[in-house]
Amino acid sequence: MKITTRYDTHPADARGYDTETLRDRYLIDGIFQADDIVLTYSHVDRVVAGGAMPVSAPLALVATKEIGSDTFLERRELGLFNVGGAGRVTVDGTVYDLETRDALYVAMGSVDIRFESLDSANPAKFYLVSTPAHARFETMKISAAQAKQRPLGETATGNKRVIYQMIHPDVVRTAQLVMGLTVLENGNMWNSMPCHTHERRCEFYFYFDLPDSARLFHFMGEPTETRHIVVANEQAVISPSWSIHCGVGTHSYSFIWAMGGDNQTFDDMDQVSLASMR
Ligand SMILES: O=C(O)C(=O)C[C@H](O)C(=O)CO
Ligand SMILES: [Zn+2]
Repeated sequence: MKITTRYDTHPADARGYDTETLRDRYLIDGIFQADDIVLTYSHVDRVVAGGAMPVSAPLALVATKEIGSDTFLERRELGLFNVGGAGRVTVDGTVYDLETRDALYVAMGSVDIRFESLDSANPAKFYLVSTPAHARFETMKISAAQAKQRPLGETATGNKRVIYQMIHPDVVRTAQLVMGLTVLENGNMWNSMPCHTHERRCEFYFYFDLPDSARLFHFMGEPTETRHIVVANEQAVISPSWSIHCGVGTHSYSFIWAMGGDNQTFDDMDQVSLASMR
């Protein structure tokens, strides 16, 4: 298991970052590495994000010095989505089989967490996000069919998409973690536009279903100081609470969003008018 640390930034400092510094601070690459768990420990709301890709043998989630407790979920909760082939997650002996796009919420206090693929020729890829927790809720598997669905946008503005709220207060109780999947309709390229910030919560965007030859331009920064990061398939972007987060692809794509912070109120967004953006 590998874990690297990222620190938080002041918005005024981010204004001066060049391309490489922006990528170094906010882009998470190399999420899926065969037979390994690769994590980023971010000081943005202490979110840990990354991937587990078991191929030849099961992988166990273990605590590291960064986590600072005896087991990974002693004082944390975990949300995960399978974006690969059929997979299995075992939590303290209980088996959860996850098809692609199924999600699992794993409760604080769970000790023995193992990931495996059901077919090593088509391995599972588990995208993981963990936030601190101070109360234990129930571990639960959530399929896309169980999600609260929010169709949004229209083809004329290139942003027709469905938001699947999966780890969300209307579906499963959590201490702070909120996660879901947004799928763009074929031929639509814009996500989260018109855009917003939410000072009460950070957000992490993980982009997938993008062909290798395609790229996505993820916009970030203060609304009047926008910057962009060019993103490839299966990369993620850290969005601090002060930053907008939206993007446009050269091909349609899907993404998993995850939020941690002061509230779980999905619609508590500070909408940004296009006319005010710079
Ligand atoms: O397509 C969208 O719009 C989103 O998925 C928006 C995210 O869910 C979000 O930013 C929630 O705050
Ligand atoms: Zn948001």
